[in-house]
Amino acid sequence: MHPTEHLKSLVATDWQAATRHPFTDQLAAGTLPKARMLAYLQQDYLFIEDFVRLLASAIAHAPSLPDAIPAAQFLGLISGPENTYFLRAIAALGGTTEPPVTPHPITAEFQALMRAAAKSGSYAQMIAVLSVAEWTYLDWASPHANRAADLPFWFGEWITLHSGPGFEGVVTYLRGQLDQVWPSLTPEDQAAAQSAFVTATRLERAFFDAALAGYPAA
Ligand SMILES: Cc1ncc(CN)c(N)n1
Repeated sequence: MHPTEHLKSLVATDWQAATRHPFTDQLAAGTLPKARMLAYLQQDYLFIEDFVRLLASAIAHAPSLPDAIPAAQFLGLISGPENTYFLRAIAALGGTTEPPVTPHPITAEFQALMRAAAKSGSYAQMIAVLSVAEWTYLDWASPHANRAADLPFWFGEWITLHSGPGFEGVVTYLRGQLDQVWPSLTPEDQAAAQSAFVTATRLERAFFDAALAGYPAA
């Protein structure tokens, strides 16, 4: 079994909950209230800022140029079409990105995880968090890909950005990077990367739970 398959098996319950979630079911059915989608995108735009920095850190720590190039190309996608999607969708749903919203506690926890991974100096920890973020999104979005064109763009493009051969290639690359470095890690490094993978999966589930509930005040 590949290390990434083993890691996924450790978090099976959270993985299933994060990738077959009522929030994304409603999104894909076009029934998610617009206010819920807007609040989610505004929180997710905070997530994306730290995600971009984490991805940049992984590029800086990649073992070789061929290992770094796919991540650099993906960074271009996030900074280009995905960033533009956020700005268009948030505006169309009646919101703004400036000033940024206050991070919900789950968003803040995710930001802290990404900042810790980016600063860790461990390529495996960085890739572990990035893998969970993209692999869970590929898993939830793929079954809905053929319905994306019929939805309002703020729903449909969010599915399209996270499905299809190009995005499958991103996930294959990220998993391949973690599988590749795993055998050379010390037991302590493996434990830290595993912990990052487990925490990231728990937070993906909690992020959708909070979005579905409309971010009620604690
Ligand atoms: C919380 C979260 N996780 C993952 C993704 C996929 N890029 C995202 N946009 N937001």
